[in-house]
Amino acid sequence: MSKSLLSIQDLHIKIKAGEKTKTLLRNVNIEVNKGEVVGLIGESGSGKSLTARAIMGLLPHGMNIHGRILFNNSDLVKISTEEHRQLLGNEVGMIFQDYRGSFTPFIKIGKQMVETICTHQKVRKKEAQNIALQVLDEMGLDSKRVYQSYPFQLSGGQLQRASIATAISLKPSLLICDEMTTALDVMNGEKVLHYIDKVRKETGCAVLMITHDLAQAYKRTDRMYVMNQGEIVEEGLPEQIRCHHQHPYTKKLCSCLLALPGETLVTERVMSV
Ligand SMILES: Nc1ncnc2c1ncn2[C@@H]1O[C@H](COP(=O)(O)OP(=O)(O)OP(=O)(O)O)[C@@H](O)[C@H]1O
Repeated sequence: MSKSLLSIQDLHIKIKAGEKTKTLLRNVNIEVNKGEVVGLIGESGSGKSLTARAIMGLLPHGMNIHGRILFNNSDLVKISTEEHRQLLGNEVGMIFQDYRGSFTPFIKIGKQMVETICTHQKVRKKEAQNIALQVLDEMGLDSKRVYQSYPFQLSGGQLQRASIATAISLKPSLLICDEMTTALDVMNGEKVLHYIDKVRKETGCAVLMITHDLAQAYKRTDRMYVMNQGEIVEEGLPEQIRCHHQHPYTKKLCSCLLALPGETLVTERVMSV
C-alpha cells in the first residue's frame, strides 16, 4: 500500500499583473505521507498560504495553476469545484490563519458545528451535538457556553479554538494548519498543538503545518520544507535543517533562532571559526 497521501509535483502559480504575468509559486514539490507531520516554513510572502489554498481549491480569482496535486492519487488541479467541496471536510481539513472567516456571524457556534458535522458525516443531530461538545471541551473551552454563543460573543483565541475543534471533529486524513496558533497566547497555543498531536496519534491523520515558528517546526514535525520567494529551497529532517542546512536562506532563517542551552548551532560555529 502506498505511503503517499499528498504529492505536490512541479506546481506553478501565476497571476496577470497588467500586461505582464507574475509567477508567485515556481516548481514546488512537496510530499506528505500518511500519518506524518510535515512543516512548511518560510518568511511572510514566501508562498506558504498559496500552496495551502491550491490544495484546497481556494485560489483567488485570476490565478493560473500548473502542475499536479495528487491526493490519494486523484489530481486536485483537475477536479471540479463540487468534487473539491466534497473533499474539504471529509478528507482534508484546513485551519486558517484568519479564523474570523470560519463562522457566519449571526448563527450560534454550536448550530454551525452541528450543521458541518451532519453535512460531512453520516450521524444524527443528537450525535453531532455530542461530538461538537466533546471537541470543544478537548480544546479547553467552556463547551456549553461556546456552543450557545454567537461568534462576536467570543474572544479571538476562543473563536480560533472553536474553528480548530470544527475541523478536527470531521476526522480528516489530512489537516492543513496555516499559522493556526497566531491568535493564541503561548499556553493556549501549546494546548492546541498538544491536542492536534493527540488527535493525530488516535486517528493516524497527517498534518501539514505551515508556520513562521522555526522552534515549533523543529519540535513538532517529522520533515520540513523551507520556502523562499515561491520556491522550495531546502527539505529534510528537522535536525538536518537545523544543523546541516545548505541553502543561504535557510542559514539566515536558522540564525534567527537562539541556541538551546548547552548546544551550539552550526551557523554560530561557522561564524566563530
Ligand atoms: N490575491 C492575490 N493577488 C496577488 N498576489 C497575491 C495574492 N495572494 C497572495 N499573493 C502574493 O503571493 C505571494 C505569496 O503569498 P502567501 O500568502 O502565500 O505568502 P505566505 O508565505 O503565506 O505569507 P504569510 O506568512 O504572511 O501569510 C506574495 O508575494 C503575495 O503578495
